[in-house]
Amino acid sequence: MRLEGEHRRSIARTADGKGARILDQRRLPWEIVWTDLRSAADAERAIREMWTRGAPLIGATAAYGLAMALAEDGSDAALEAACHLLAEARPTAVNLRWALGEVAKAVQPLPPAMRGAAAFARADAICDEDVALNRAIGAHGLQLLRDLHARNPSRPLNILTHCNPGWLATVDYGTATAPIYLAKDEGLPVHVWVDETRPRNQGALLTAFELAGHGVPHTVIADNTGGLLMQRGEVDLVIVGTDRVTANGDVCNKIGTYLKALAAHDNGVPFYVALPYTTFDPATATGADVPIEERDPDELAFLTGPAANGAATVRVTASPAYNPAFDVTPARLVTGFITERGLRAASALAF
Ligand SMILES: CSC[C@@H](O)[C@@H](O)C(=O)COP(=O)(O)O
Repeated sequence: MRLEGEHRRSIARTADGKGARILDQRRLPWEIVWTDLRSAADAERAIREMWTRGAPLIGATAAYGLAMALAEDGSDAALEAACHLLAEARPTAVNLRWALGEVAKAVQPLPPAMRGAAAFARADAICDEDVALNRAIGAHGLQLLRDLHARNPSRPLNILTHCNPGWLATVDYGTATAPIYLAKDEGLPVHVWVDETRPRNQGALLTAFELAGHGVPHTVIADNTGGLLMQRGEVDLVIVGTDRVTANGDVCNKIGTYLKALAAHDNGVPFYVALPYTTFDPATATGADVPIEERDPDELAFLTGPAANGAATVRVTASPAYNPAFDVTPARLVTGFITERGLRAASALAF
């Protein structure tokens, strides 16, 4: 990602190698604040309170959290306790449990004294792999964007996205944004409709920030605007990321994704989901079996933004609120999946 003139990853080891440095996403786009995580408890809190977020990135953060725990105490008991703590931080994105499983597998055959270093090495490798996966997703998605643009070359390709499936949700490049960044880099004219993504506004705050940083033309829209734009022919395709795709191709993603898929289906707009194999959960049969995170209703009832003397928080409803954070888009509404291995139909999604 391009940030303050430098290419940086969303997560990296601290200079002393003993912790992980993350961007505090609660402060973006108003402030760029890097925070050091020094323990599994720090990592768990950063995930739970969404200082860091997005399916692949919370997996990477959890992997480093487990490494920090094992560097302190490499016993089986410590491994089990840290895995349990971190796995409970957020329930929906399967990458979190996948990453913990990968680190656990790497360290289990080793004596306790060697586990910390081995866990850090596996966490580093998870990050490197995530970058490579997203670049591959980008390359396959780019071909799709080229093909769609060729159908109507006289105007920019209009892409709608929801939530933040970008480098702030991954280690770098993003999943759904990777093809967009590559398209921009090769001069393909693209314009992105960015769903604001209430209640936490990951679209308006994070995706818009990223796209601006990469020079991608974009416009923030209210979550309810996409349907109208699709009826008017102003959306050429939808690309979203995902927190978990189940064995049958159902897609769990940020609340509101399902409504975009319904509108896309009704208007003949292609609806694509970008994911790496780390987000595929063949062990879960259908979307109905995925735990849907319910977050604090205050995320809906209050809004926070910059003010003269720091930040201001205002209440936006006087009524009780309900805040499920994800929904499930049935496989039948998905035109295709953009994976590191190429485009796939829901019926043929395998890694
Ligand atoms: C590669 S990102 C895919 C998803 O993780 C993203 O769209 C999303 O829903 C993130 O939700 P969040 O609650 O912000 O962690």
